[in-house]
Amino acid sequence: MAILPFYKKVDIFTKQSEEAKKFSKELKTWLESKNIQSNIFENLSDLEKEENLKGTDLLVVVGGDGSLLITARRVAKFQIPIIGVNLGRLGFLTEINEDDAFEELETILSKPLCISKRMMLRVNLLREGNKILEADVLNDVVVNKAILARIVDVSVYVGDRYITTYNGDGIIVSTPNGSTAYALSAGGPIVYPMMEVFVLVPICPHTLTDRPIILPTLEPITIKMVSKEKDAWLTLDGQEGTQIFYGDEIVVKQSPYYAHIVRTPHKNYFDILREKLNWK
Ligand SMILES: NC(=O)c1ccc[n+]([C@@H]2O[C@H](COP(=O)([O-])OP(=O)(O)OC[C@H]3O[C@@H](n4cnc5c(N)ncnc54)[C@H](O)[C@@H]3O)[C@@H](O)[C@H]2O)c1
Ligand SMILES: Nc1ncnc2c1ncn2[C@@H]1O[C@H](COP(=O)(O)OP(=O)(O)OP(=O)(O)O)[C@@H](O)[C@H]1O
Repeated sequence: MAILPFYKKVDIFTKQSEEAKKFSKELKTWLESKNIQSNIFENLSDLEKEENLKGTDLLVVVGGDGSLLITARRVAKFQIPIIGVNLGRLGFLTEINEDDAFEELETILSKPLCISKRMMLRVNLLREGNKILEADVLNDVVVNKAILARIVDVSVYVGDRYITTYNGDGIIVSTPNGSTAYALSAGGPIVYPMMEVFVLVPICPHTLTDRPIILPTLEPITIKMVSKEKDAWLTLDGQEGTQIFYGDEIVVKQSPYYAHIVRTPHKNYFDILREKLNWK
């Protein structure tokens, strides 16, 4: 299978483990042998510089799902297509296995890229009317209590319409992409990743009739901290955490950016669900 001549630059972002770095070097050598220019990025700050990714046709993430999430958050604004080679554990999002990596990449680069555009969330944390934080995430925005806290109360609104006040361990706002992560563990539905909806999932709600809700992205979701509990946290993609306080408001909208995840021709979404979730 011949690699198409218009692929000129395929960069690599590697997890900082010896195994991933070694694999990344082998991948760079292989790409260069095919006349494709390649840089290895090890530091997150490298992904923030647009000049590093100038002309990049594809960014290969060598690591686990966490590395892919980190990369997606940083490069979404540059609309760079990304694909993961799994050197982590589950590898739900990093769908190429290490053993098949060269063969799979050769197949992918012998055709125009098949890209699955995944919606992202834009989250704003407001404190006394001031914006404390703004970020774009691919999986989820989570408000939860810390380990020793008993319960957290959050009131949730769609636009300016009040839904309810959840009392429990917290609340997740997930994208369809993130629906198979924390939201699934908390009893949420699997949502086909190309859909554009918000998935609102309470975590261990005290009111047993509080069930997950799927909402359109037309209006923002606002989560207000109404308990005086001090041990509550806002977590983005399970990776960036900020302590939150009574009166704080978390506003979640659809981000203007999408993650451009490249699909392998050999697996569809249901193959991944069966393989990774141990279905028959
Ligand atoms: N109880 C839980 O299930 C739980 C608790 C905290 C966070 N998380 C999830 O972990 C995510 C961050 O992942 P990480 O890899 O940086 O941390 P991690 O290594 O702690 O990941 C937790 C697990 O979730 C998997 N995962 C991540 N995104 C996924 C997705 N979209 N679909 C299916 N599985 C996915 C990872 O492979 C890993 O096995 C968060 O976005 C959150 O959804 C899950
Ligand atoms: N180059 C990097 N620089 C800084 N931090 C990184 C880098 N690559 C990965 N990380 C961090 O290391 C964490 C672990 O990596 P990753 O999730 O990819 O591996 P894993 O936990 O083995 O796999 P999985 O998430 O599939 O279980 C990531 O969540 C991310 O926070």
